[in-house]
Amino acid sequence: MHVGIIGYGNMGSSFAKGFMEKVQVVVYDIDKDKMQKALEDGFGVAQKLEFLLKDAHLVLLAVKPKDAKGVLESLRGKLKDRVLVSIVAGLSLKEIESIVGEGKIIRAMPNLNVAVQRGTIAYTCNSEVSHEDEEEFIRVFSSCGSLYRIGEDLIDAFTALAGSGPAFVFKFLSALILAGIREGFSYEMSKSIVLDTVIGSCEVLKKFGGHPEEWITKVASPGGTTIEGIKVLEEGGFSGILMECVHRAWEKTKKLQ
Ligand SMILES: NC(=O)C1=CN([C@@H]2O[C@H](COP(=O)(O)OP(=O)(O)OC[C@H]3O[C@@H](n4cnc5c(N)ncnc54)[C@H](O)[C@@H]3O)[C@@H](O)[C@H]2O)C=CC1
Ligand SMILES: O=C(O)[C@@H]1CCC=N1
Repeated sequence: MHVGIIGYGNMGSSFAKGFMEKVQVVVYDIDKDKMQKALEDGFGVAQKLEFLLKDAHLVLLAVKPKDAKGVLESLRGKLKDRVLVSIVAGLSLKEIESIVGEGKIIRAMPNLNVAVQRGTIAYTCNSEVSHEDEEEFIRVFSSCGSLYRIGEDLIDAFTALAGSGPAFVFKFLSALILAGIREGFSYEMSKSIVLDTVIGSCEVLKKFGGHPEEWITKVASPGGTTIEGIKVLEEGGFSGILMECVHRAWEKTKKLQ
């Protein structure tokens, strides 16, 4: 029994590497270079989609939204007892069912951090997915990060917040690194300082709990340096900009194709 992965791009290849400790992985991609890469990375490859289905109980669909419908049409009537896990942004369970027909389908939304087995992965199941199927999904996918079972009504919001989230975080990191350069550090040194500061701050919040605003009061001394910087963020509408950023990403999930 193995996990089949359709699409060996950013996400498919990251999941494959996380899964390999737990299950055998077989990959299918229409791009021959990607298939070669999968072989070099130590995975089995299927020359045809049909071959990938053989012996696979979990099948991960990791192609771009524009390619997903074509793949789903090829899977029509062929899923049988297999569980299809789609990570395609904006593609609902109903839309998937309407193309593949009857079948066990899990709609999941991960993020790039599955590349280091620290992904944030939400999922929702259709009514065909049994308790045992879900247990197997959890066993395999938890090797790539933390899992959140949520209602499908929140999947698009999760896509905007956590799916796109790493890019927003990278943007924040990039800006902070530039700020360090402005104050006289080299790029590499500023990057190292910023990463240590951000990772440490996340660990404080995870270890001790509480809310970020409470921790801000522990950093910002009365009449000190930090509050001067916070005032600039407030004047620039930092929180509002981030809220609008996530909201626009959410709106776009409705228009993907
Ligand atoms: N990149 C990200 O951070 C995230 C992406 N997603 C979703 O994951 C999916 C994949 O995204 P990426 O990995 O970034 O895309 P990608 O472009 O890196 O990889 C997609 C792969 O699918 C292959 N492909 C295209 N048509 C195919 C077909 N008919 N049969 C087999 N393989 C085919 C391509 O050759 C490519 O290797 C998308 O639907 C996206 O919405 C979800 C969460 C995060
Ligand atoms: O940008 C996108 O459409 C995908 C979905 C979440 C992350 N990447």
